[in-house]
Amino acid sequence: MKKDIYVVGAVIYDKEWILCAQRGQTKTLPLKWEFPGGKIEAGETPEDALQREIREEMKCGISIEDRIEETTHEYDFGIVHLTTFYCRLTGEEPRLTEHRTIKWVHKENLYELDWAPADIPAIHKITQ
Ligand SMILES: Nc1nc2c([nH]c(=O)n2[C@H]2C[C@H](O)[C@@H](COP(=O)(O)OP(=O)(O)OP(=O)(O)O)O2)c(=O)[nH]1
Repeated sequence: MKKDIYVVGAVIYDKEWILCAQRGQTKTLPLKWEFPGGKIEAGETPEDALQREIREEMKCGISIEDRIEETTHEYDFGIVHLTTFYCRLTGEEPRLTEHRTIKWVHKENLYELDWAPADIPAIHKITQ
């Protein structure tokens, strides 16, 4: 049986712009675009996990707003349950550490990126 992987993603926005992150070449889902975030650890709420992951990955703080979407996507390596939240930066500039690239993309142009498949329902919601 495939393992269930519980993941949170931060849709960090500033007006009409969304902060998008590209996975590294050597990771699972190489070079796919995703929302910064990661796996929820034992005992964490989704919000705790999101704050921790963003601090670890981009060295900045976020405030978490509404939940956008919860999706389940079956990959060859497991079943990802992805929950996304609208978030805002609290002041510090995001820094590039784990990702290949991070960039601000206008809402209207989100479909131009090659997203991790689990993210597509959230992209629909954000752009609708
Ligand atoms: N952070 C994040 N992960 C996503 C998204 N969409 C999606 O399918 N994923 C997948 C990729 C990973 O398999 C998993 C998140 O794991 P992670 O971010 O903690 O770990 P990782 O890159 O080190 O992953 P891995 O190499 O251990 O698989 O969820 C998304 O929008 N954001």
